[in-house]
Amino acid sequence: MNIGFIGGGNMARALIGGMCAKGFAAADILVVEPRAEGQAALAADFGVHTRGAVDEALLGCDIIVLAVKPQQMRAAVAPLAGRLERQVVVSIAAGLRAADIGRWLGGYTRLVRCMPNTPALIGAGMTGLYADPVVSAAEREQVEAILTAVGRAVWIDDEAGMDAVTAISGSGPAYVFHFIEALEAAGRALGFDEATARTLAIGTVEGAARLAAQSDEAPAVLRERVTSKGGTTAAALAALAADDFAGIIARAVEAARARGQAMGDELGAD
Ligand SMILES: NC(=O)C1=CN([C@@H]2O[C@H](COP(=O)(O)OP(=O)(O)OC[C@H]3O[C@@H](n4cnc5c(N)ncnc54)[C@H](OP(=O)(O)O)[C@@H]3O)[C@@H](O)[C@H]2O)C=CC1
Ligand SMILES: O=C(O)[C@@H]1CCC=N1
Repeated sequence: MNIGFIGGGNMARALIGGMCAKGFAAADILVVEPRAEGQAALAADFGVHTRGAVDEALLGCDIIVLAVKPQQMRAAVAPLAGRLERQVVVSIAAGLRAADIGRWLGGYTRLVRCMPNTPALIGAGMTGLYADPVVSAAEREQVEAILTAVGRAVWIDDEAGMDAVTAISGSGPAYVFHFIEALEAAGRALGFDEATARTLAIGTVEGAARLAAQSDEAPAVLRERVTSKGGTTAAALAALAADDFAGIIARAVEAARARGQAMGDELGAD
């Protein structure tokens, strides 16, 4: 199975890095990336083939992953229009709907939308997938094999759900990094040096996430187990509740979902 990428930026690099670490052959991966420095870095870091533009080798790939920014997509897929026959095209772009990408491709429907996230780089990705109904079960399995090589994957039946996946797990690592930043800053404010504050913050988030992942119990139960009556955690959780922590997260996620939907509306209207 040859895999082509159009766009070799942050997310493509996370996927390719994760794939290579999991045994995908770099020689079977080809990346179209306009910038010479980007091409050189991809070749040096992963050993993949690179190109400056779409060519026959890219068209010869079994799976073509579209990994450009949503605003770049229409121009990026123009060289493919009318030249696809059997390839499965996988878009990782936020917001853009399969029907609009298919129209830009000259009426192509063998399309999968997927929303990965950057922890794919270390094999800990979380991906949502949606396939056009014409995509066969075998083709879905091929695409799923790429994403499960770099983490976990779930299929979404209703394409509108992809904007929700984007808001939860696509953008989600940024929320967690922001939480780590805030916890580190709080540690600094309490007098720790940067290295100590960062170690405490990252170690705590990593340990709690691993415990939540490995436990049969719900996160709420695990939270209660930390919270001694009248103790320190109860004081902290009361402060979070007073500032509507859960509501802040809900509003942030809804802002991301709405932005994905709006991007799909705006860019797809072209
Ligand atoms: N970053 C993330 O966490 C996630 C991103 N995504 C999605 O992944 C996509 C890419 O995002 P991200 O990797 O962050 O963006 P980047 O800007 O890092 O990567 C996009 C790359 O595509 C290149 N490019 C632009 N135009 C073309 C073209 N015509 N042909 C080939 N390559 C082109 C860009 O080059 P140049 O810089 O010169 O423009 C750039 O290197 C987006 O659609 C985003 O919604 C999905 C999940 C998570
Ligand atoms: O911020 C974005 O639009 C992309 C999609 C999900 C993560 N990054």
